[in-house]
Amino acid sequence: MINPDFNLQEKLKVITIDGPAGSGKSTVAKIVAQNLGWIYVTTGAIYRTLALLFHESNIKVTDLENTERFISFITERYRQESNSGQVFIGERDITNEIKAPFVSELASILAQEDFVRKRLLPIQRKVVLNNNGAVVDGRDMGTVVFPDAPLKIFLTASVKERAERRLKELNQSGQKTDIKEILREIHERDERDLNRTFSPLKPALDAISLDSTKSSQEEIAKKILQFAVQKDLVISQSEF
Ligand SMILES: Nc1ncnc2c1ncn2[C@@H]1O[C@H](COP(=O)(O)OP(=O)(O)O)[C@@H](O)[C@H]1O
Ligand SMILES: Nc1ccn([C@H]2C[C@H](O)[C@@H](COP(=O)(O)OP(=O)(O)O)O2)c(=O)n1
Repeated sequence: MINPDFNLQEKLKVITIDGPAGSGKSTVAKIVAQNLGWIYVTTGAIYRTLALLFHESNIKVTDLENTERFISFITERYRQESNSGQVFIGERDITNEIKAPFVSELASILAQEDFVRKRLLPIQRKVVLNNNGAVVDGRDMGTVVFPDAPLKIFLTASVKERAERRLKELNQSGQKTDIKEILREIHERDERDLNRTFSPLKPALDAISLDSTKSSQEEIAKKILQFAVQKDLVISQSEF
């Protein structure tokens, strides 16, 4: 297992991990952050929280006048716990609710709006920059939110593999669905995330691409930690 001691150097301490749904971003980001003693932030949870607020208020996503109200609410009350990965809005734990497939879909629809993206940008930067080192995952971390990050990863996996991972995850949490439905959902979301006009999912020019289809989460995390050492972001005191 990876467990080096690290000395931190004076650099922007942000590692970005972008990629499509189910490529393993948040799992790997968590492992890397734990090894570095940094925080881990999954920015999709912020888009998902906005989607949940729209859904619960019965307001159509086309009614963007309400977006401002919801975003102010998120700015004041949103909280992500790095160690547990739990997400709160005020005192309410919404970690499981925001994982529902209909929330994923609504989040990716809202994420197409330039206004939404611009308003959520400072929230994402603030969460990270108030801390001493962060591993962040999302769709535009390396291209838009942290263009100066010293290490950027673009993580992919085949559609089949991503769908199978999601199916397993949903089955484990007791949600009934089938592989066809998940494949449809992943295709639709990929299509929206890749082809939207504003901040589409794409690797930053200086990103390193990794394919997790045939690699375990530990193997991918280990590679990222090795890149962090190569980039002088951290100093490894032992072998990986
Ligand atoms: N390399 C991997 N091999 C197998 N399963 C993985 C791997 N990485 C992540 N997973 C599993 O796949 C599912 C989706 O991973 P997740 O990190 O949530 O992806 P993302 O954040 O990119 O949507 C989770 O159940 C996770 O445990
Ligand atoms: N930085 C981000 C993060 C998420 N989004 C949008 C697009 C995604 O389809 C949804 C949900 O993202 P999330 O990372 O939680 O989704 P997955 O865990 O990869 O399935 O939010 C985004 O546009 N930009």
